[in-house]
Parts: sequence; C-alpha cells; structure tokens
Amino acid sequence: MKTFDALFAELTAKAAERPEGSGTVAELDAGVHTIGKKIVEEAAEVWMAAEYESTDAAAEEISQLLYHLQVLMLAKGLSLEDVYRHL
Ligand SMILES: N=c1c2ncn([C@@H]3O[C@H](COP(=O)(O)OP(=O)(O)OP(=O)(O)O)[C@@H](O)[C@H]3O)c2ncn1[C@@H]1O[C@H](COP(=O)(O)O)[C@@H](O)[C@H]1O
Repeated sequence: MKTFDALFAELTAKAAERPEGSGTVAELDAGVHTIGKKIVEEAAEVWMAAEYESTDAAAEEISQLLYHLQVLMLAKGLSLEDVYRHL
C-alpha cells in the first residue's frame, strides 16, 4: 500500500525525469492556476462523497485530493517538511 510520503517521492521523481504519458508532468506543465482549480474540484467531490456516497467512495476522493495537493506542492517547490512543520 502506498503512503503519502511514498507518493510524494514517486511524484518528485516524475517531475525530475518527466516520463512520457505522465499525468503528473502534464499537470505540472499546466501550472498552478490549473492545479488549483483541480484541487477545488476534488475538494467538492470529497464533500459530496462524504455526504451522499459510501465511505469507500469518500476515501477514493480523498486520495485524489491528496494527489493533487502533492502536485501543487511540487509546482510550488514545497517539500514535505515545509508542510509538516505546520502540523
Ligand atoms: N494517485 C494518483 C491520482 N489521483 C488522481 N489522479 C488524477 O486525477 C484525476 C481525478 O480523477 P477524476 O475521476 O476526478 O477525474 P476526472 O475529473 O474525470 O479527470 P480529468 O478529466 O481531470 O483527468 C484522474 O484522472 C488522474 O488523472 C491521479 N493521478 C496519478 N496518481 C498516482 O500518481 C503516480 C504518478 O502518476 P503519473 O504521473 O500519471 O504517472 C501514480 O502512482 C498514480 O497512481
């Protein structure tokens, strides 16, 4: 099972190596404005799933929100530590 830190390491490598077909690379290239809109969209899907769908559907939407938050972190040059020190 993939952890938050493991996903961040994977996405960091994708950003550096830029493999063809990577959705992460495409999203990074689209920029902060597009990534931000995706985060808002995914956050709404989390809310709707939590209120009206199954707990598993909510978990899936949360995983997607976490993914897009990590892409934004990469786009802004933020490390895990930059975020964790505010927790
Ligand atoms: N965990 C994720 C992940 N979660 C969400 N997403 C993306 O976010 C989208 C959200 O799904 P939705 O169902 O909301 O999609 P949608 O709104 O219909 O999709 P779009 O039209 O926006 O693509 C998915 O289509 C994926 O593009 C993810 N894309 C990649 N990962 C993981 O990131 C890693 C690197 O992926 P690549 O960069 O694509 O190789 C891999 O381990 C992947 O599993």
